[in-house]
Amino acid sequence: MASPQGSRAPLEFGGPLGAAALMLLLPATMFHLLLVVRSGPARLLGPPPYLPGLQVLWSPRMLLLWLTWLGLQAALYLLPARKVAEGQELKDKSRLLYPINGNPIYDFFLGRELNPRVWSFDFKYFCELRPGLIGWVLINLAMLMQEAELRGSPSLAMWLVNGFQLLYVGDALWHEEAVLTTMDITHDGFGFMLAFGDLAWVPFTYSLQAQFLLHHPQPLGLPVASVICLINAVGYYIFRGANSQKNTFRKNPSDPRVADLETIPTATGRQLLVSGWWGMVRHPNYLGDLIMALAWSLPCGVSHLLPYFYLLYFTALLVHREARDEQQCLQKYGLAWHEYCRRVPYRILPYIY
Ligand SMILES: NC(=O)C1=CN([C@@H]2O[C@H](COP(=O)(O)OP(=O)(O)OC[C@H]3O[C@@H](n4cnc5c(N)ncnc54)[C@H](OP(=O)(O)O)[C@@H]3O)[C@@H](O)[C@H]2O)C=CC1
Ligand SMILES: CC(C)=CCC[C@@H](C)[C@H]1CC=C2C3=C(CC[C@@]21C)[C@@]1(C)CC[C@H](O)C(C)(C)[C@@H]1CC3
Repeated sequence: MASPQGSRAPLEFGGPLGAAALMLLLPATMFHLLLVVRSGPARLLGPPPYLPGLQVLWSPRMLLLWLTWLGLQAALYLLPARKVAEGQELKDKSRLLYPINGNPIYDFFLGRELNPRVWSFDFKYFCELRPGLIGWVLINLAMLMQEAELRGSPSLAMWLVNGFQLLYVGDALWHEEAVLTTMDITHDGFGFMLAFGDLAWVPFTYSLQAQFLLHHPQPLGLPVASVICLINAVGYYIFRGANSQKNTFRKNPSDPRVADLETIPTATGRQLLVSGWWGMVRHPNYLGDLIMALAWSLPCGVSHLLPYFYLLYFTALLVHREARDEQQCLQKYGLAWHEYCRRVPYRILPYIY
């Protein structure tokens, strides 16, 4: 967003250099992970065990399968029988125009079109949930079925990982409307980051634990499994509770479920919650999400670092995302946000960060 003096807003992700580096690093990282997870040593920090030839990597049949999957999801997305929810309005009812800063690499990475649509087909909204997230649980299911074929039945660890991540995706689809209040929909353009993130990064790296368990079976006793289920339940409780509380408040501050919460008025007319989940830390939903990320890795044991890649990546993503959101909220709310930070000093982890 341009500042009042008209000067260009500071570039995120390290500007063009950071964007270019990420566009090389992310596909390479995903490729490395998919090679290493199939190898015996499964060493996250080691070199990939081998580099497959082009004849292995290029498969017209797989391309056709992927395009068919995308087409199926697009057809289901266009089904007439669906609820239409309004997106977030901007403060003065209009839509800000982002200055095209004449920087192709950065624009290509972050995207400049906030709502890329062809007729009613919203590419960003479609990609955010459907092909990637549903693809993720389908890959998990394929791993579970392949383990059953290989070993007679799926391991308890594979059941846990499948169950936890099915809950997460099912929750996202059940609360589909809540996506409209996420940063991706309200602030980020649809560029390489979200297109690659939604369509490749989510299905193929988020299913890493299930892929790891297929190639590296892990023993898991019931007592430990019960503790891991409890950890995931706590994470989900915080994640869902915080997101629902904020979304309910944003939709209707007078809703009985949130009406008695303490708030801070802002110059925009919107209020900030300062009690309940959002009085504990400034991003309680991230805390719940990170606790679940830990629960997804634990069934893979502690013999390898690879299954914890998601937790490490996700921590970095949410810490960076939280910093971006802070900047946006500071611009939106000014002194009210300073007051919120004074009263709720921790960002994600109570008394730590
Ligand atoms: N699995 C994954 O890969 C990822 C998952 N996520 C998850 O997505 C969910 C959404 O996260 P994200 O999109 O980052 O945005 P959030 O849901 O955290 O929303 C941030 C916005 O909420 C509003 N807000 C912040 N504090 C308050 C407050 N005290 N009172 C009222 N409103 C407030 C502000 O917007 P405004 O005031 O304008 O309404 C702010 O910009 C999270 O649960 C996160 O864990 C996110 C990224 C990746
Ligand atoms: C490093 C890299 C490729 C970055 C791209 C990040 C994206 C993978 C994520 C950015 C925000 C996301 C959200 C979800 C999935 C991952 C991406 C796209 C999300 C749809 C997962 C399910 C949740 O319930 C959610 C709907 C809250 C969430 C929204 C943000």
